[in-house]
Amino acid sequence: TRTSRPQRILKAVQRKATVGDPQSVITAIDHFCRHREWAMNVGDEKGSILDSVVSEVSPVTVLELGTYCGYSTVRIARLLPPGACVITLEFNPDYAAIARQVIKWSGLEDKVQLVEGASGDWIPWMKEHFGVQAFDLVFLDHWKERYLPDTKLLEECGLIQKGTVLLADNVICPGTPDYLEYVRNSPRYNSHYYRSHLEYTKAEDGLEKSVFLGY
Ligand SMILES: Nc1ncnc2c1ncn2CCCCCNC(=O)c1cc(-c2ccc(F)cc2)cc(O)c1O
Ligand SMILES: [Mg+2]
Repeated sequence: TRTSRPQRILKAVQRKATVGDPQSVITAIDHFCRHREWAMNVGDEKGSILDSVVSEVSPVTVLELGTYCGYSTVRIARLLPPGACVITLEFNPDYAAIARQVIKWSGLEDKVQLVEGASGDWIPWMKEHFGVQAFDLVFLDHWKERYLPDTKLLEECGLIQKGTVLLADNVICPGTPDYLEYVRNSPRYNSHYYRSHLEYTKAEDGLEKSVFLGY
């Protein structure tokens, strides 16, 4: 059978990017997805906003929900200081297999823990299994209807503490209305919308940054 889109993205990385050079991996994926085949990476425009938030927060522990091919995992990990790491959860085993190879090609495997499974199943085990106290930054980019329930689950598990930053992709397209309503109306979050575009298109989309203010 034909190769899958993630397999074609990995091929583009292996053809065009330099091993150990994260920026070349990012550039190769963006070029492929802009000129060959669209894919649901956060992309270069929203990716620059992601970069600025990561740099501003300079997190020690990051949680990413939804790895896909590892594009945003590489964007985040390349900005982390030694000793910091990103735990990324991916539900789809085929996506996870490709992401592992993309992350390895970028040379950032020491800063990344890729976990296969559903966010709702894994979040309650994070403290015990990874020795995480709380996350400094959470990047939400998985099933859009899971953003709100998983945020509430993270709160209940004590994985979100005063100062934790939530950054959510696709709050306009495909859209996460219940999540937006929650973080924008809750007295416990300070929210800001970064207007941008759906990756590789002219359609509106954006990132919502929400800082937890504590109880
Ligand atoms: N750990 C976990 N737990 C639960 N679900 C999990 C998971 N890990 C993965 N998944 C399963 C998520 C599957 C991918 C989620 N992302 C998306 O669905 C997504 C879709 C678009 C899109 C926009 C316009 C269109 F016309 C079409 C598609 C753009 C994006 O930037 C997107 O991130
Ligand atoms: Mg997305």
